[in-house]
Amino acid sequence: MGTVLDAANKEAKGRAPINKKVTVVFVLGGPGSGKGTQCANIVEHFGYTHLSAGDLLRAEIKSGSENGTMIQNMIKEGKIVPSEVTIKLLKRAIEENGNDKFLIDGFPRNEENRAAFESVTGVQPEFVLFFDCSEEEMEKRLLGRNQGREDDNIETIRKRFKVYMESSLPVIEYYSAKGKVKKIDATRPVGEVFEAVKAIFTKVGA
Ligand SMILES: Nc1ncnc2c1ncn2[C@@H]1O[C@H](COP(=O)(O)OP(=O)(O)OP(=O)(O)O)[C@@H](O)[C@H]1O
Ligand SMILES: Nc1ccn([C@H]2C[C@H](O)[C@@H](COP(=O)(O)O)O2)c(=O)n1
Ligand SMILES: [Mg+2]
Repeated sequence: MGTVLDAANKEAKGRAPINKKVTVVFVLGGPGSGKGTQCANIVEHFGYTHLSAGDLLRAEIKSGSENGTMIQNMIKEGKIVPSEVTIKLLKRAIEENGNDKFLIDGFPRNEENRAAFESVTGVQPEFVLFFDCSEEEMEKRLLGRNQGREDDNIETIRKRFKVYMESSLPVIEYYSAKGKVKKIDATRPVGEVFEAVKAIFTKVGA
């Protein structure tokens, strides 16, 4: 049987706080709701660094990492990669960057992502920007994206929508219950969505 000290050591091992003080905004919303598009605008106007969990995972596949094949298979199936992999990539990207303000796009995607990020890094989001968009509009956008993403086909898109409804929406509800969610109607044209985004960032002085 493990001692109290064993348990404390084990817990301490799992923790790896980020080595600087950071402001984090989680950017959430369904596949194709416009998270990446709006993050690019926020970076330009408000000086944040944009970290897309999906982009970091795709870069990991390309790098030939030992986890590459597993990540590739999971993305093709629209599944969510284990938190330890994604958090390691996010943490490294934050620590290697000179900025202290980060938009984390597409993360946390499920309850495991959320709880692990908070307990490993010790960071809580300043707020959660939630792009609310109809499935019909998201499907149209994804099928027209044309960026060569392996998961932008109708079969994978349907799986991604299912995972979003079942696993990601509960995370948004979790933060909503804490009063942290700023919801935006993302079905509108890009410029109109950004006006709403701008109003939020201006108001919070972020
Ligand atoms: N408000 C909008 N109106 C119409 N098209 C849009 C809008 N916002 C983004 N798009 C287009 O929709 C597609 C998906 O946008 P984007 O990549 O920003 O979404 P995302 O939420 O990051 O998706 P994913 O979760 O799959 O990464 C892109 O082709 C983009 O140009
Ligand atoms: N927290 C995350 C974010 C993304 N993924 C995987 C699974 C997604 O379908 C895929 C693409 O992400 P996107 O670029 O659409 O944000 O990446 C994950 O497993 N965990
Ligand atoms: Mg994206």
